[in-house]
Amino acid sequence: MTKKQRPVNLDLRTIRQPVAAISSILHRISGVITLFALAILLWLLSESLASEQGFNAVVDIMDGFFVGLILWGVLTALAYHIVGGIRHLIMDLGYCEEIESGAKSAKIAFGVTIVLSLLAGVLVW
Ligand code: HEM
Repeated sequence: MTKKQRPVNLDLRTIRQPVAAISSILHRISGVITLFALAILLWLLSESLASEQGFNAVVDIMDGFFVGLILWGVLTALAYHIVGGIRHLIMDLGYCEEIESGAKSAKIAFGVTIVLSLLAGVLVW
């Protein structure tokens, strides 16, 4: 019996990922970002509703450029998670499951997210 000496490469950094795989990884990352961001945003909302001083403190926090940048990033992550989520649900219904259509829907999801991200930028600034 001959032992097969096939090359094995499990280093994800050196494997060229297909667009659908990148889309899937980004969907997971955007879900985790949304989860943490939601906790902070809910805390800010409750502070702003608690008292006038709390409201003014939150307005001061939100006025900062870097906070705006973070908020824009969070809105972009949320937009991607929703668009990617809808793509996942469409695939769960049995559509766009083939390699080519899956890659195409991943690219469409990226495109829609870029547009939503630009709109989020207009909203924040
Ligand atoms: C507060 C809002 C949300 C949070 C914090 C959140 C968070 C997450 C997280 C952490 C995951 C797990 C990702 C993984 O393990 O791959 C996930 C998966 C998922 N989310 Fe969300 N999500 C939110 C809203 C939404 C919305 C609005 C949609 C609808 C489009 C959606 C659709 C999905 C789908 C379909 C999956 C499963 C993806 C898969 O099968 O790999 N999510 N979400």
